[in-house]
Amino acid sequence: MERIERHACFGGWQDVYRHESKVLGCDMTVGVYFPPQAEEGPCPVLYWLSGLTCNEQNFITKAGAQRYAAEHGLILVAPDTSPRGDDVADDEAYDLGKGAGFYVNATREPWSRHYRMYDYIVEELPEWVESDPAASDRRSISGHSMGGHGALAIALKNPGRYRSVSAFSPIVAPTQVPWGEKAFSAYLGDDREAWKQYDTVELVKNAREKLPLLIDQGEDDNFLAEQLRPELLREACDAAKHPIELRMRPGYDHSYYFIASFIGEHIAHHARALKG
Ligand SMILES: N[C@@H](CCC(=O)N[C@@H](CSC=O)C(=O)NCC(=O)O)C(=O)O
Repeated sequence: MERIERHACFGGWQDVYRHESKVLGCDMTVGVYFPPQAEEGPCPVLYWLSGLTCNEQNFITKAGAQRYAAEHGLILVAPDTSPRGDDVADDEAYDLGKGAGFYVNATREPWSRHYRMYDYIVEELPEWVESDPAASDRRSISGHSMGGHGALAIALKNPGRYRSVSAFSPIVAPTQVPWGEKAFSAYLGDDREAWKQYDTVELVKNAREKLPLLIDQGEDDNFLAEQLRPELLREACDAAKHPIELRMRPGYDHSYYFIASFIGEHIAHHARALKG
């Protein structure tokens, strides 16, 4: 493990680390924000999953989350979105391969060798983070777009593991929209039944734990009608009596300007769950 960046930030530290991932078979970069409270004892952790084309830098440089993490005493962990390296399979398109891991365990060649982002996020990354005495094992998870899909699906698939979950502009039904259909065909093959294990709308139907879903969605988001389709999740939650707060935000698009506008509310939501 190597620290490759350190910046003083709101009384704490914004670091970037490179660590070896055995699950992914490559080195991974991860942004970790330590609030000032981490000097005094273990702090709870909010995991952030970014979207297509992102690495660990997008969230730490654009969301402005550190101010709120410092206020509430939360560690923020923002990993890269896919395995990386010269021997890692890729595609020319922005929505497949590097930068587009979709938080699943791929089962098809050439992807299955490295693309195991589900296991990395659920198991290996927290194990690595929690080996630091500054971090406690109280966890929450959030994300944006592809990362919003990852956060919601991972929380629903792992009852008891996360104290809270939220998302910005998530892909709620990857089995029904072009981004998800393309990625899941490549990573998981043609059996659509196998795709459902990673689809939030499907998972909510039989969720054992009714962890409330907090979602913000911009109404002027170019991807809203074709790729995101939050109405499908609202309908599924209503049918399953699963608690959801879906806040449609007039005028906001898909960008980090939107995330920066409401990240403080999400961090306050997670802080309540993590400290309660
Ligand atoms: N065609 C676009 C798509 C890339 C894009 O909008 N990426 C979003 C996430 S989309 C869903 O996962 C993003 O977060 N981009 C990074 C950023 O810093 O804004 C393109 O290639 O530009």
